[in-house]
Amino acid sequence: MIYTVTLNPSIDLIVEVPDFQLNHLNRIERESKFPGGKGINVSRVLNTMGVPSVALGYIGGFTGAYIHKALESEGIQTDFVNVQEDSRINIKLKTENETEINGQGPALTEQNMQELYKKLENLQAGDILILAGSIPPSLPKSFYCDITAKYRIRGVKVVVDAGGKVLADVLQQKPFLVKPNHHELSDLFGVAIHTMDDIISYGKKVLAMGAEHVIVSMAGDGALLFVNDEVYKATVPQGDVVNSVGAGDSLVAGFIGTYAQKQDLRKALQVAVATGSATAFSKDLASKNMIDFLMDQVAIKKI
Ligand SMILES: Nc1ncnc2c1ncn2[C@@H]1O[C@H](COP(=O)(O)OP(=O)(O)O)[C@@H](O)[C@H]1O
Ligand SMILES: O=P(O)(O)OC[C@H]1O[C@](O)(COP(=O)(O)O)[C@@H](O)[C@@H]1O
Repeated sequence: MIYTVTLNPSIDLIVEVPDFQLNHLNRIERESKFPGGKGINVSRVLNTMGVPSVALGYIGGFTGAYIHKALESEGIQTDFVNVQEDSRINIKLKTENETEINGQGPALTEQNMQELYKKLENLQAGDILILAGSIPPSLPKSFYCDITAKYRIRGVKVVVDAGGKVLADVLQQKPFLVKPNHHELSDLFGVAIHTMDDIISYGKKVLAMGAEHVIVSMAGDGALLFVNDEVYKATVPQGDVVNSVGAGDSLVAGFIGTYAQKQDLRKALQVAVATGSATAFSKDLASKNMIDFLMDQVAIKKI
């Protein structure tokens, strides 16, 4: 089974204000809301692909109830820990650019932490565990590291999608996959990365630091997969970007959903990029039709 963990779920409120003016009254032209948070997005896209998963994490209050109901109505299995405070609302402001304002989320207690640990005890060898998104300030920064260390030795494949120090630390615990985007790759090494050669050389370093597989996603420039001594490059489909929120999560879902079914890394990378782009070209996350339509536009080359 695939399990996703979202420590800090959200309602993603997407507001379109084409002529946004700071320090003025602005009125929204169009708005939409979706259940969000990285692990939840992965579970939603897996579900679209017909791959079952269980969504774990913390939800609370009226916002948490919305998230829960939305997932259940899509037929996604959930096993959340309920907390006192409301789950956060993350604002995605669309002007001519995209600006994101993500909330802090509810404060979590030691007891909440133990409750999630207890649910994770259900995992068995052969399962895949996806830890995705930021760690709330009330939890220890070592949360992903601790869980990765514990479950990897139990034969669980652990995927970590996080940036900064969390990513740097977790690599020592040999996760199955990490997926920094090119900005997170720059942050990890504290350098400005400009060229494809730079990305390849720093991607290889991430692999050498402990990850079994590394995907560096590069938005409109596609993605690179690093495994053993091999590097694969995926081209990206052309299209109009409608809403890139969740594109990275969709890429992770496309990769893991395909890998779990076929154990074919090239195919998994091809589906991953088609799925990321299908989300970027859609209002909500990727649909099955859009993924299938874009597949032929993604070519995989060993470099
Ligand atoms: N402008 C774009 N055009 C086409 N595909 C895109 C675009 N932006 C994102 N994608 C797709 O989504 C994937 C992940 O995007 P990226 O922005 O790198 O991730 P993240 O959301 O984690 O920052 C890309 O590899 C690509 O497949
Ligand atoms: O946990 P974080 O880092 O605050 O991120 C949460 C946000 O990330 C998202 O999962 C989108 O992530 P990506 O665009 O990187 O795929 C949103 O749904 C959510 O609002």
